[in-house]
Amino acid sequence: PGWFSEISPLWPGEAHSLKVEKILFQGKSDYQNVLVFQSSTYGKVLVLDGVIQLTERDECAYQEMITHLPLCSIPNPKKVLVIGGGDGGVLREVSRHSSVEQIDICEIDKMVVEVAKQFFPDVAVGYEDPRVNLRIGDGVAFLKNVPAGTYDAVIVDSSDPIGPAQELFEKPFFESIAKALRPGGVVATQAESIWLHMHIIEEIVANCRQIFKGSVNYAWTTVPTYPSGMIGFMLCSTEGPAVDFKNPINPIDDESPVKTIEPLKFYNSEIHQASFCLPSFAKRVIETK
Ligand SMILES: NCCCN[C@H]1CC[C@H](NCCCN)CC1
Repeated sequence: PGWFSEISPLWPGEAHSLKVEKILFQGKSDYQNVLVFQSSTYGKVLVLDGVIQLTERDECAYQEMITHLPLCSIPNPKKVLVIGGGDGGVLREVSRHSSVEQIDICEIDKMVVEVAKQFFPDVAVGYEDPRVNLRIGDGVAFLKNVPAGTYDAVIVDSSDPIGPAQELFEKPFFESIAKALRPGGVVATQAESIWLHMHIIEEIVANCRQIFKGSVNYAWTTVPTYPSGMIGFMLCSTEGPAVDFKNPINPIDDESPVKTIEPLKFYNSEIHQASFCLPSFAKRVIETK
């Protein structure tokens, strides 16, 4: 019955719209407004505080890339931490890596988990993996209690720096991630759009270069239903065994104990390598002189 338009001060003067067939859920959690609707051409859509988080049709591009860019860059990841990602999509992708023994996830908003399980079963299927441990809480506080060197990989699947995820873009949080990672450990974070947020990205890159003494790279993927049609990721590693994010060394065996997950729809080793190629206006800012 009409159109949903994603209007936000984070992307002034533009708005992506999706045709709405039916509103399926509307609620207010302790942290944000939660909306689920059936769209005409992108399947079901999850919206938090008016911002599109995922659609059934294109979520694969984001979940697969934010997960496999880091995990395919190190040999035998065993312990993985997901901050955010309450919809379960990143968990589904981590579960494809048979070397992984422990998947911890810290999501602040339990309504996101419940809504994902109810309306997005093919995304929330990640919770069925027996290696998953869910903690409902603030990722900033969670990381403060993690012993140094615990994780091989951390994935920060956050919303945008307005609202609950604000602190996940700040320096102290990145420092707590570096401490929680083993030497040569890797982190992937949601890092906005080069078309919309070059200034935010510039600041994030500067912070990452100070904190992560291994590699610091920016990669990107196309997500039609995110503003500007793309989203980027910071890929960083701590000092220790060198990590070359641009050349995947750890192929996905694409099997998961969760028998019902579908084969990869987006990620492959060529698009892994291609995702680090940047247009000149972004290269100038992101890559050291
Ligand atoms: N697991 C899927 C969660 C996706 N996280 C974010 C949702 C908000 C979205 N805004 C894009 C704003 C323009 N860069 C970025 C990804």
